[in-house]
Amino acid sequence: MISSSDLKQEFKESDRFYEDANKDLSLKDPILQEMIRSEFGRDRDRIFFSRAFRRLQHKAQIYSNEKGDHYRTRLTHTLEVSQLSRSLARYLSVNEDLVEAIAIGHDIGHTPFGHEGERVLDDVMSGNDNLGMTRFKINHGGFKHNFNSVRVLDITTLKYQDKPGLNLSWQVLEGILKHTRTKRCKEEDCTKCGNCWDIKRFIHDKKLIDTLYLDFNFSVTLEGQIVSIADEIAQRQHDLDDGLRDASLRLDSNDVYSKIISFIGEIVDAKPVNCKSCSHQEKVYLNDCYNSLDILKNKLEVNKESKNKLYMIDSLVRDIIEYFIIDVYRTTNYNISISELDISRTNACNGTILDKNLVSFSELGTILDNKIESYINHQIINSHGVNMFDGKSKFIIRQLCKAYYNNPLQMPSYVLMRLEKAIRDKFQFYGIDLRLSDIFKNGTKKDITMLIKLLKLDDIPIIYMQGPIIKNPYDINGHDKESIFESINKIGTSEIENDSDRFVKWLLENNYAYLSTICDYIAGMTDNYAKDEYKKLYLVD
Ligand SMILES: Nc1nc2c(ncn2[C@H]2C[C@H](O)[C@@H](COP(=O)(O)OP(=O)(O)OP(=O)(O)O)O2)c(=O)[nH]1
Repeated sequence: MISSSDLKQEFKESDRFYEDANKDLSLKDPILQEMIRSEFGRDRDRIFFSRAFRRLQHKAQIYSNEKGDHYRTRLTHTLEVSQLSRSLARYLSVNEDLVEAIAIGHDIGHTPFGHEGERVLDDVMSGNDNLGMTRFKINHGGFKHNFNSVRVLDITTLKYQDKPGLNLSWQVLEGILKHTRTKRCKEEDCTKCGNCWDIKRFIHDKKLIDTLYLDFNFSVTLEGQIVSIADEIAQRQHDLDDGLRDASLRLDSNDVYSKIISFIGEIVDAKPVNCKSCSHQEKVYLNDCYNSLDILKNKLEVNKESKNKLYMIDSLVRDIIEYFIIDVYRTTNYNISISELDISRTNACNGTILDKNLVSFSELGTILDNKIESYINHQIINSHGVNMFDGKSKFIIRQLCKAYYNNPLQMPSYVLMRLEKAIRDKFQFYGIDLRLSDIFKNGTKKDITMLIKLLKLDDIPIIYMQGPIIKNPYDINGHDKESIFESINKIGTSEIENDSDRFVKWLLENNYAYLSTICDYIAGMTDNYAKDEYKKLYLVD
C-alpha cells in the first residue's frame, strides 16, 4: 500500500522552463559546494525577495490595513497559509520547501482591495464594463488573482537580463494557479461558452500551459493540494477572528461559540454513524471523524464559559485550526490508502502526477467548513461596514482604470516603456513597422494621440499609418474604417484567413496590450498607493 511520502515531489532540472538559466546566477565561490539549498527552496526565496511579495503587506484581505494593526492583510494571510501548509507537509512527509514556495506565492497576484479590485479588473478585461468609454465589447480573457499570480511570477517580476519572470518550476506555478477556482462555473454547469479566464493571456509561453495540467481543476501534486486546503483553513479562522475584532459588527464571541456548537450538533444529528456495509478500516476512520468533532464541541463548550474575551477568541481560532488540520491529515491518509493509485503510472516523466484530489476534509469536516463559511459571508462579508469599504474600493479602481484609459501618459514612464515593448512585439509579429523609437518619450503630441486612438480602437488613422510612425504593409486604404470596425466583434478568436482578418487581429492585440498594461499596473498597486493615485488624479490640492 502506498503512503503520502511516496507521492512527494522531487525536483528535476527539466522542471524549470529555462533549464540552464541558473548557470550564471551565483557568485561561484567554492564554499557553495557545502551549502545545499533545494531547488524548490530557491523558488520560495525568489518569491520572498520580490517587490510584489512585499506589497502584500498593504493589500486588503477583508479589511484595509488602515482599520487596525491586528487585522489580516494579504501578507499575514499568506504567512498563515504558509505555516499551515508546512505543518501538513511535515505530517504527511512531502516536500516542505515546495509547499512553502506555493503558499508564499499563491496570492501575489491579488489586486488592491482584494476581491473587489479583482471584480473590477475582471469586468474590464472581459468586456463587461466599458468604463463609459470603450467602443467595443471585447473579451480579453478576464482577470482572476490566481491567474495573475502566475503572470506576476512568470512575466512581470524580473530576475534575468534577457528572460521574463523568475523561471520557477512548474510544480510551483501549477500549485499557485490551482489554489482556487480556475473555471467560472462548476464542472457540472459548464456549457463551454468560452467565457472562462484565458490562461494564454496570463503567461509568457504557450508551452508552459501544458505543464499546468488544465484538464484537472485541482493541483496534480500533493503539495499543491495541501496549499489549497490550508488557504481555506486559514480563511475560516482569521475571518472569524477579524470579524470578532470589528466592533461595528456587534458580533459577540458567546454567540459565535454557540453558533459553531450548534453547527456541530446539527451535523452529528443529521449523520449518525450508520455503516453496516463499511469495511473495518472505513468504520475506524468514520468513528475517528465523529470523535474529533465531539472533542472540538467539548472544548468549545468549556472555553465558552471563560470570562476572558481575548482568551475566548484566541482559543476559538486555535481549536478550529487544530480540528481542521487533524481532519485533513486523517482524511488524506485515508484517501491515499483507498485510492488504489498505481505508483508506476503516477510517476510520469514530469514527476508524480495525481489524477485525483487526495487532500481533503472528511465529509463531516466539509459540512462544518461550509457552515462556518456561510456564517462568515452573512455576518461579516455582507455587513454594512465591509460593503461600504468594498463600494469605495470599486469606485477607486474604476476611476483609476478610466483615467489611465483616457490618457495613459498619466502612468509613470516605466509603465509606458512596458506598453511600448508590448506593442512593438505585436507590430513585429504582424509584420507592421513601428518607425519611431521611444515614441512615448520622443514622439510629438500628434504621434502619440494617433497611436493612442489606434490602441483604444477609437479610430484607425489610415493615412497616417503610411506616414511617420507606422508602416503598414496591408492594403487597408481600400476598406472603409467602418467595415474594419464591424469585423472586430466578429473575428474574436477565430483563425486568420486573409490580410484583412490579420489586420483586425493586430488591432485587437494592440487593444489587449493597452488594456492589460493598465490592468497590470493597477493590479500591482497596494491599497495605499491606489488611494494616493486616485487623489493625485482627481482631487485639487
Ligand atoms: N472585503 C471583502 N473581502 C472578501 C470578499 N469576498 C471574499 N473576501 C475575503 C474573505 C476571505 O478571507 C478571502 C477569500 O475569499 P474567497 O474564498 O472568495 O477566495 P479564494 O478562495 O480565492 O481565496 P484567496 O483570495 O486566494 O485567499 O477574501 C468581498 O466581497 N469583500
